[in-house]
Amino acid sequence: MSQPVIRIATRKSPLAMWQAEYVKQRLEQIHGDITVELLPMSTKGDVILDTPLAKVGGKGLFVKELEVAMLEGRADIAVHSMKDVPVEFPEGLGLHVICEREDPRDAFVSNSYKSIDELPQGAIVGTSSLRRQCQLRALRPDLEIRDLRGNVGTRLAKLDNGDYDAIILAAAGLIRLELSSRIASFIEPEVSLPANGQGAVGIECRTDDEQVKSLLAPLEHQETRYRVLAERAMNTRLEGGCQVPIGAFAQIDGDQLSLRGLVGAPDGSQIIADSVVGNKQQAVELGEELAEKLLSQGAKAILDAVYK
Ligand SMILES: NCc1[nH]cc(CCC(=O)O)c1CC(=O)O
Repeated sequence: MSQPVIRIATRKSPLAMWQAEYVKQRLEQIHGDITVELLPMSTKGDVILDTPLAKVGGKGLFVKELEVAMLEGRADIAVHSMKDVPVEFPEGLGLHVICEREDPRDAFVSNSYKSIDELPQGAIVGTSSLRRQCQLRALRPDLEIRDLRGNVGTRLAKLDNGDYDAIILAAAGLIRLELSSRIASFIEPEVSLPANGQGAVGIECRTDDEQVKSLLAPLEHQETRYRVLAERAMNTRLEGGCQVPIGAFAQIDGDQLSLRGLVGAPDGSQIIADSVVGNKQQAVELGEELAEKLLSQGAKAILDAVYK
């Protein structure tokens, strides 16, 4: 039989390329006799990176072209940051593997200050995430939050340019790009909850492609899957889209999964936070249960106001 070939459709951003390269290397390590090729593509989302995403249709823009390539048989898999993966998949495609999670925390990045606590009154912090903004504002109402877009390198360049006193990024992206020396400090989940799925990479492929699915299977990481399933289930039940003031973070201890979640007003004036604990086998149910708890405490009104 001929040697199997897997073609990875990927965006061209450095982080996307790193993640595709990571999956390529792992596949080659595990299956000596395999050829893995990268198919870098430009997506609509990359072309309009400077437009506020909420206005142009959201993160789905980054995956559409990759999905079309898989459906047309030009590529076999796509590698995604789990926090950017929409809830629904096109017919014929599914997220079949979740890899081991990198550090899920947010990182505080600054050339002048070591932590949020050290920031002087009225300091300017860059982030375009409503989740980061609302938790930061609740903690430090004096800070001025300014929009910050672009890929990781662009964001760091804007900080270095003096546009901000500090910026907040996902630690995982910096670590993967060997930029962890830029992390002034990690923001603990107790201070600011990460986004659902942050730090985890998932692999999408054709649902009926049994050969590819069995080649991918060894990359699956059970514990990460339970955690991300719980976090995503919470978001799904809250009908959280991609640009939402929602944080979710699951941890596992033995068979026990604990999940914390919050919904906040973007200006930080209101934050609803709660948690649930249960068996990890019930990850999805736990996520839904936590969403119900948050909804019963008023999360719906906050989210409706954001989507309006
Ligand atoms: N929204 C963009 C995005 N998608 C995934 C990551 C980082 C890596 C990850 O969370 O796995 C980032 C950058 C950031 O938020 O700083």
